[in-house]
Amino acid sequence: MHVVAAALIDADGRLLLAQRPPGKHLAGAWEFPGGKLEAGETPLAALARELDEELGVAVEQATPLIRIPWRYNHHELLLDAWCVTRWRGEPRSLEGQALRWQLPIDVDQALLAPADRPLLQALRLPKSYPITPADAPLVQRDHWREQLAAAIVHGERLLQLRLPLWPRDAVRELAADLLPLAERYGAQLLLNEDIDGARALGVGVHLKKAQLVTLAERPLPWRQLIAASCHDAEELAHAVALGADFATLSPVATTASHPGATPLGWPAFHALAEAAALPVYALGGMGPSMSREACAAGAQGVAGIGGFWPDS
Ligand SMILES: Nc1nc2c([nH]c(=O)n2[C@@H]2O[C@H](COP(=O)(O)OP(=O)(O)OP(=O)(O)O)[C@@H](O)[C@H]2O)c(=O)[nH]1
Repeated sequence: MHVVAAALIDADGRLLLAQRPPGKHLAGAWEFPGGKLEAGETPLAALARELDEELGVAVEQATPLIRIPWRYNHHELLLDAWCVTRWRGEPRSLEGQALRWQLPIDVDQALLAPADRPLLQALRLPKSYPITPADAPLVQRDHWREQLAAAIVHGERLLQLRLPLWPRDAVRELAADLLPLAERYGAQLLLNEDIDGARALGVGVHLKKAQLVTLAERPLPWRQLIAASCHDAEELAHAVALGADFATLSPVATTASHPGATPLGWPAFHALAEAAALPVYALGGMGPSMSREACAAGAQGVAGIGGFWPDS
């Protein structure tokens, strides 16, 4: 079943949610306006029809957000989500559904239809995900504190602290030092691998491939991000089963940090990202200026080390 869903975003960045009426599948859950494609209809035509029928608005501008394959108990669907940023008319409830406008950051994902949680993350997550270089020595502690702070001030909103040469406590200390700035700018920090540290600090964690397969459930509450390093369809499926918020998929191209690895290339990346039920960042040989190319291949954005830091 192919279902189109619209993230209507107003000038203040708020998102329109609708409540599924009693008697329907997932009654009471909040969702994105939309519905099933009719025979012979294109996704955009279905989107225009559904928004006219449900809300009385005419779509003027829609861009692809993310496609989520999902399996409920009795049926499977492809949830094909679009960002609708221009429309004519004032959205109103034409089918008795409750409506509300909320900033994506304020939406309680526990109240959403389960397949909509990755859509919400796709709206919340930025286009770029810088990662600290694995060979940074502890003596460069001050330098990396400055680099991370400058990146946050310059607009980065999602940053991974991956410093395997440092003692865990030094990485935790660095994260703790940066937290007030990160909170002021609405940026999220993720520790690499260190679930206990992330839990103690209230930040996110980026799981290594080896950790991913040993975990049976989400190790942190919903408000703390969980990311996973993935390289194939099986690892992506595992990340989804675990309830990870997003994944990195690598290596897309050849990269200095993993010279022996065979690159996926964009076509394979695209196929894997689209089949995965979560936002996926392209990693490996990426630069910050490649996010358009990555998004065209179904990515949430680009992740990387070289070129992502103010001093590099
Ligand atoms: N419209 C919509 N459907 C969603 C969302 N998330 C989600 O899991 N679904 C599921 O996708 C399917 C779409 O069904 P629908 O009832 O909205 O479709 P429709 O408007 O064509 O309704 P109808 O069956 O009354 O004709 C349902 O199984 C619904 O639970 C969402 O955000 N929007």
